[in-house]
Amino acid sequence: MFAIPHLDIPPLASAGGTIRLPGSKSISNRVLLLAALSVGHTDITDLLDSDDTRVMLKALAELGCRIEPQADGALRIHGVGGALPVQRAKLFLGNAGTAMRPLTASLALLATRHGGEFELSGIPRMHERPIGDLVDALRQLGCPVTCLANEGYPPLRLGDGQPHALQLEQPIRVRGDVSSQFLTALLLALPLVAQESDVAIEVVGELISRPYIEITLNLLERFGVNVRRDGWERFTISAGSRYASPGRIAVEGDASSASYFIALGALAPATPGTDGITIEGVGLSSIQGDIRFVEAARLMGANIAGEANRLHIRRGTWPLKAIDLDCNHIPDAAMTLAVMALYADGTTTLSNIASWRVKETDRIAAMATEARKLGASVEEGADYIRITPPARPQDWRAASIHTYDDHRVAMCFSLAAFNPAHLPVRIEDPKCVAKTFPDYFETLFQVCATPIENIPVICVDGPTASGKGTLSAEVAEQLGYHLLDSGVLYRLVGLAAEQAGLSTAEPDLKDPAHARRLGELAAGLRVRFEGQKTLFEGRDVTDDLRTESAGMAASRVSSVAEVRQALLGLQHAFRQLPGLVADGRDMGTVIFPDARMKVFLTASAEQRAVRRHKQLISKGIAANIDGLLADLKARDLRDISRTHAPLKAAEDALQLDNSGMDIEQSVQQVLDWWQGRTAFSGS
Ligand SMILES: Nc1ncnc2c1ncn2[C@@H]1O[C@H](COP(=O)(O)OP(=O)(O)OP(=O)(O)O)[C@@H](O)[C@H]1O
Ligand SMILES: Nc1ccn([C@@H]2O[C@H](COP(=O)(O)O)[C@@H](O)[C@H]2O)c(=O)n1
Repeated sequence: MFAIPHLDIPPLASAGGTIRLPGSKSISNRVLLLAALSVGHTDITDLLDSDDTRVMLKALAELGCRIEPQADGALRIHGVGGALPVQRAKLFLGNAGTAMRPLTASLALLATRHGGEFELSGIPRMHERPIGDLVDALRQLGCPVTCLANEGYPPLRLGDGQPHALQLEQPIRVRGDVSSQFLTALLLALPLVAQESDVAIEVVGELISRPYIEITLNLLERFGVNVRRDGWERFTISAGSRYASPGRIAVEGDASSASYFIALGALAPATPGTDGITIEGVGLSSIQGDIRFVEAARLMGANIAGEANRLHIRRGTWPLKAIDLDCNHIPDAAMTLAVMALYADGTTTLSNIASWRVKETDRIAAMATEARKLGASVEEGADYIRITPPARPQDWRAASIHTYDDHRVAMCFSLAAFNPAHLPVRIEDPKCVAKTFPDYFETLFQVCATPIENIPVICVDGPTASGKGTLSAEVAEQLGYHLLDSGVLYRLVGLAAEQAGLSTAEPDLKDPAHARRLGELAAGLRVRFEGQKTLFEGRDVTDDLRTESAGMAASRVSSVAEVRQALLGLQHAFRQLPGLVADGRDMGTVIFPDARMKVFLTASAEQRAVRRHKQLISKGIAANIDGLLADLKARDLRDISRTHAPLKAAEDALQLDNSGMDIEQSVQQVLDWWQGRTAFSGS
């Protein structure tokens, strides 16, 4: 996940490949609650691991439900069978509507029947999301429900610690025209108390987002509860209902998350050698309403083939066709249509989307504001949005997209990186995608391609112990870029030579046959990088490589042209989306001469010796400053004076002498320089 202030997505050109989606949020949180309320245990597979499911899991654990990860990856939920092991709790539910609403209903009923008391709260935005219609319905049932701040909004207190009789004889009336989640919450909760007689729910107003109710009904059935449905106005839960675990249940991939990749396949040319985008884990037999996004995407021109559990998407009509669509049936996925509209041949109108205004943010306002930043003309109304794309490529703007702590805004606007002006897009607070799709951007980058020159590289070259590695790692971390520590590759060649019994003594390196053998050794290095670790032939050699003798051996083998040539491809392969920070001696001069920014980092030899001394001592390695100073001067001299790719500043490098700076200041200087070179320097 990109837990950084902003992520700059370079202009993207094509897409292709297969992705497997994370589990559906709607199904995951419903299944978790149903499993917790059932008799027996349930093993759940393919559960979404995200902020919202973590919130639900934490709440269930605090309510006394036992949760055990299984060896096969399933999560075992031991159901409490409608009992109340914990009578009082304060639950924090973040911004997870799929936890807040169903838990409100279930806990209100259980607290009323058994004499419990619960407080449910969330982040400030959750306290602005209306829940009054559900509160009204629960009060009709005789549940003591108190809104602790503003009437009709969380935080809530459920129950008053005393048991009360529930009034189940009359149909419970609930509004269906603001959010279908209130009805879902009641449908999930009422089987807990429908023992003696049937319990009916009557929907007031036109029920919106019906497909979400279908998911609820489908899952209730899987957990042994049948609900009679009369149209979309009346639902009856039979007397004697009781949740029973299905034993094992798989969560299908999230259809709303699929929408970004369906749109991607529709608007991006297929990467040569691929056949467009294939999505696994969700398909045409999905029980999720957002699967109907497929129809909407087809209307806009997407070429989509589907199977039960898989979708295959290619660009069809281009530009996409503008549409005028009632999106009430796909409220979440419809946001993706708003971004597809930026690539359409006219004005697209998405209507009947009033519910967007009470989601994670006011989504109509958010989509309009951010689309305008890109150069689109947007009209918004109480329940619609109308988008006209920028008229010409030159009318597009490089925009820094504000994401309003809304995962869908972030994911939608990433697709603006396919703009015809080839401008990058900045996504602010990219970690907000953790709500439903923590690895969204990683997945996107896996299947997207762009000409190599579009992938930015920052080179950091300089003498040993100047702080290149430290600085590069921090800059890469803050930008979400990949990191190439090229010195490690030369250190590995030194180590591999030692293991193979090949001399790295300077006189031997002059022998052409010996040099060739070292080159072959370098070409066949079996190395893997796992986070901070370097694995050589399966063995963790991270610490072995950091010794001074490994550095000296590296310095010697690095003067061999065959070795340098052999490591070329490996280094180039690090240039991947969204960008690279490369640290070494010849990054800016030889390996990435087209790098967007080059820094030549220096510090006085004495300073560097002191730093290296501290570094070694802190790792428990004995060292002496005079010896280190002599070694680093010898290493620098060899690196500077060798024939092949000597250490020197590239002509266009920015010089940074950090002798008088601490690490933070050096990093900030480089980040400031970088910001000045991005398309967002005014942001
Ligand atoms: N600006 C700085 N101020 C003080 N100490 C620093 C600074 N930058 C780096 N250091 C410290 O100096 C030591 C050497 O830094 P680092 O290993 O990053 O250097 P390097 O240039 O990558 O060395 P090499 O080329 O040998 O790999 C580290 O302990 C690091 O914490
Ligand atoms: N691009 C590079 C990087 C390193 N070297 C040589 O490897 C030695 C070890 O590098 P460290 O950065 O890990 O200290 C270094 O002294 C260089 O001789 C290189 O040639 N080119």
